[in-house]
Amino acid sequence: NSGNQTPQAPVATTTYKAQENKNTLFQYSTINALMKGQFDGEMTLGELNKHGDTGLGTFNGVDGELTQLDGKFYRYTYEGRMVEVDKKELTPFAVTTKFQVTKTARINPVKDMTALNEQLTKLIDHKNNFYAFKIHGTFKTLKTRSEEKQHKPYPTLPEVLANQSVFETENVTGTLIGFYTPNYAATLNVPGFHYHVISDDKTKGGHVLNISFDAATVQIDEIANLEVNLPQTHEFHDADLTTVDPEDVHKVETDQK
Ligand SMILES: C[C@H](O)[C@](C)(O)C(=O)O
Ligand SMILES: [Zn+2]
Repeated sequence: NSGNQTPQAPVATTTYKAQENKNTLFQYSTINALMKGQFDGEMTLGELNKHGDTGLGTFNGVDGELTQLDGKFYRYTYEGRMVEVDKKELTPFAVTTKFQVTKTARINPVKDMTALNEQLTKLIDHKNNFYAFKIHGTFKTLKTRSEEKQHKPYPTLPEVLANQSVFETENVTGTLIGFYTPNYAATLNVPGFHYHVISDDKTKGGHVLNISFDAATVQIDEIANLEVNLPQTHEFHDADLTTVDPEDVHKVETDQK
């Protein structure tokens, strides 16, 4: 060694665990925008379908409840009819994921949604991740809602849902689709749990207000990536999305007896 060689620069030895969880929650627009009456989106269901096969949301004008199962879209109407919808339809707010089971678990009999949320919370390994759930079973009781198509000038979501239609049925066999959003993301998506449901015979469903069932198996999809596609409408650009109280979101998303 001639002694005049420059010392080797230290080679970076830092290695970090590659992002193993590629599961992504894709959403169009935000819950705050929907709460403020942003009811016209520009995303077609066909486009949404590229980002996921399992999801929920609504349609432009808040024209009923959107449930996506196995890559197909269904509307549960204000009148309580379930219809498959064309992928050209538009959504102002929807959430979807390419459902990947990261864990399955048996859950005990559930007497109401609070009990369901408690059981699923125990199955959440990382409270700051997002999760999607699928439960196929026979629901002893099922309480769901839908809402009527709105026309401009749009009211706010709470004003629409003050006149929601509510349906109570029993012994419904179908699939419950749920998402869990950490509270820190409450301006983007419904904080905590949000469920829509569709019966196997595609006649019943909607946004779940309450539910009970005997033991069931839940498929869990732990999600470590979030993609938010922001509407590029001038209404969205101009909206003030900072004045929504998460408590008001909670009120419209749950069963206010
Ligand atoms: C309005 C609809 O019920 C939606 C978007 O699923 C929700 O706000 O829960
Ligand atoms: Zn909903």
